[in-house]
Amino acid sequence: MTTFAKGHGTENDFVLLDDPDGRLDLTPELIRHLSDRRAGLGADGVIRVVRSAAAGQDAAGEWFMDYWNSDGSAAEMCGNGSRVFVAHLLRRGWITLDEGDEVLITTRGGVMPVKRRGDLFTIDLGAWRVAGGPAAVAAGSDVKVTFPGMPPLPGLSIALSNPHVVVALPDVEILEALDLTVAPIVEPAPPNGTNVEIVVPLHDQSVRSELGHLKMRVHERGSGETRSCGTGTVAAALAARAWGANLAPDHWRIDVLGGTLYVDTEGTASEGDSAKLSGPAVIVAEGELV
Ligand SMILES: N[C@@H](CCC[C@H](N)C(=O)O)C(=O)O
Repeated sequence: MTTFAKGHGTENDFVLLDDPDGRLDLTPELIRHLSDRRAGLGADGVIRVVRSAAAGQDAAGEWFMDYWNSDGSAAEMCGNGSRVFVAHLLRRGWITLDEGDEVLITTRGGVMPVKRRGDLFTIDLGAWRVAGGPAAVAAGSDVKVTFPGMPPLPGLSIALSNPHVVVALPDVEILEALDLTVAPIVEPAPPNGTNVEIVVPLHDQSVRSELGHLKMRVHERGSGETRSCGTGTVAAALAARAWGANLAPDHWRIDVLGGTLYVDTEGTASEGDSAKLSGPAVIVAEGELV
């Protein structure tokens, strides 16, 4: 019998499958079936909850977040999923986490620390870089992104543990009208595909503010448009920080369709060793697969 929980982080939703000892045969077919919003449980992704040692993973983090997109493809990392993963481990009693303490979790993108303060979880995603380096920061872009019915727009590629391309739009009306029912075309095509974030700055960019503010939509690799993408909000903040040069803040509020996330950055305009994502995690149901 496999038990599961259903949870979400700013409405980016997941099925969490309990598999502490690594016995589950998790196939792409099962992932697609569970993610199906009519024939299955419905989710943007599936997370197998397994001890790192049982999954043959780096044991520095006791638990491995085995993340899969709804189309059955594996991903290196999921920012929203990491908070829901830790909330689930706490609920199961598989870890304890005092206020302000951190737990290390293993992901395909590396071992990362997660802290909890009340209902808010913070993960440090670690090293990041503007994929095209200082030259891309200077140019403001390194790829072209085409949405249905629109001319190509400049995009900036951000390498976190997973790949992202960020596009800026001038106003919220254009953002809301954007057709994300099909994947945007990115040229040159990233070798492993990419998540695409589209942002509109909402803060005054003509002065240095303490807190940057973006509105964002996202088309996720392997899942289509979702109501939030945690790593995507971090990529969006890093791109906006690169575009804003010395007027850009290190701290960001990002409004997504499913709520609000916060990002704390550090480093140069093109690379750094830390990028922190903070937001809520909600477990809504538990059950067992039949
Ligand atoms: N929604 C996630 C990202 C999930 C993985 C992504 N679709 C990929 O393939 O890289 C998040 O909150 O970061």
